[in-house]
Amino acid sequence: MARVYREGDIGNEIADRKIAVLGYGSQGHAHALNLRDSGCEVVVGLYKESPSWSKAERDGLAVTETPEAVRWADVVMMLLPDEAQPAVFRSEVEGNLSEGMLLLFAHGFNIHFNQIRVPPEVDLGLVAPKGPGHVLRRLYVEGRGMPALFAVGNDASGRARDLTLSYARAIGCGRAGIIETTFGEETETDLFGEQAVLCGGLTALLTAGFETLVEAGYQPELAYYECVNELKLIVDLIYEGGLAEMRYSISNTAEYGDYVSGPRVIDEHVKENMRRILAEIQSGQFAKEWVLENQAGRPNFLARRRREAESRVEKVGAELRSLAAEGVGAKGEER
Ligand SMILES: NC(=O)C1=CN([C@@H]2O[C@H](COP(=O)(O)OP(=O)(O)OC[C@H]3O[C@@H](n4cnc5c(N)ncnc54)[C@H](OP(=O)(O)O)[C@@H]3O)[C@@H](O)[C@H]2O)C=CC1
Ligand SMILES: CC[C@](O)(C(C)=O)C(=O)O
Ligand SMILES: [Mg+2]
Ligand SMILES: [Mg+2]
Repeated sequence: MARVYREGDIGNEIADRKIAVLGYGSQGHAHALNLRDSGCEVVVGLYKESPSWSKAERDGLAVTETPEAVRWADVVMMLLPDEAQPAVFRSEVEGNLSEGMLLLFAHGFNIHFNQIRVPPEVDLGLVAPKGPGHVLRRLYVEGRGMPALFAVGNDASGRARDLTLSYARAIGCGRAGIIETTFGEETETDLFGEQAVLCGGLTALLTAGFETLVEAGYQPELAYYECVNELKLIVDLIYEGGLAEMRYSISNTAEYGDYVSGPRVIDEHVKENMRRILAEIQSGQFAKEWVLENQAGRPNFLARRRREAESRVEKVGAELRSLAAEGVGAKGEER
C-alpha cells in the first residue's frame, strides 16, 4: 500500500521560507490564503492589469509583478494556466531564479511534456491537490483538508523533498493525506481522470441520460432533476462512505438496477475507449494537440465552450436553479 503522509509525519520547514504564489485563480487564491493562514510569508505574483490584483489585496495579501515576486522568494509556486506557463516562465521567471530556490508546480504537464526546462541548480517539486481550488480553500477554512500528491523532480539542495512535503502540509493537505508520486505519474493520471471520468466522462454520461429521456418524450425539467441534479446527492454518499454507503441508502430496486444495467452502459467498448484515451495521453499526442490549439489561438476550444453553453441541458439547469434561488430569502431561508 502507498505510504500516506499525515500532518504529524511532516515538518514545518516551509514556515522559514518566503513564498511567491504566481497567479490568483482557482488554485492560486487557495494556496496563497491557506499558506498565509498557516503562518507562512506569502506574496502573490501577477501581471499589472490583472483583475485579480485588487481581489488578492482585498483578501489581505501582498501583490507584486511576477519578476519581482520571484526575485524576493525562496519558494515559487507556479499557478498560471498550464497553457500560459511556458511563455511566462521564459520571460519573467527563469532569469530571476537562483541556486537553492524551490520551484513548485500543481500539475506536471509542462515539465513532463518538456515545455519548461528548469535550471539544474534550482530545486523542482510538485504539490498537486486532488480537487478544485475553491474546494481546497473551503475545506481548509472548515478545518479539513484535501488529499494531494507530491513529487521531487530535482533535489540540488538536498532539502527539496522535506520542503515540498512541508508546503503540502501548509495548504492543509496533511489533514487528509499526501502520497508520493512522480511528475510523469501525476500528469498522466490527472489528465486521464479529468478526461475519461471526472469531467469528460461525467458530462457526456449526464448529457446522454438527459437527452435519452427528453428524446423519449419526458419533461426536460424532470430529466434534469433525475440525471443531473440528483447526482450531487448520490456522489456525496459515495464520498462519505464509498459505493456501499450509497447502495445502503438507495432502494433495493435501485441497487438491483445498478448491478444489472450499469455494466451495460459502461461496457467493454467504453473501457476500450478509455484505454485509447490513456494511450494518447501517454504518447504525448494529447499534449501536442493542446499546445498546437493554443498556438493557433484556441479556435476549437472557444467554439466548443460557446456551443456547450447553448446546450439544452445547460439552459434547463439554469432555469431550474434560478427558480430555486427565487424561493430562498436573503438569509438563505425558504420563503
Ligand atoms: N483548477 C484547479 O482546481 C486545479 C488546477 N491545477 C493546476 O494548477 C495550475 C493553475 O490552474 P488554475 O488555478 O485552474 O488556473 P486559473 O485559470 O484559475 O488561474 C490562473 C491565474 O494565473 C493568472 N495569469 C494568467 N496569465 C498570466 C500571466 N501571463 N502572468 C501572470 N499571471 C497570469 C490569472 O490571472 P487573472 O486572474 O488576471 O485571470 C489567474 O490569476 C495549473 O497548472 C493547473 O493544471 C491542479 C489541480 C487542480
Ligand atoms: C478534475 C480537473 C482537475 O484535474 C482538478 C480540479 O483536479 C483540473 O485540472 O482542474
Ligand atoms: Mg487537471
Ligand atoms: Mg486534477
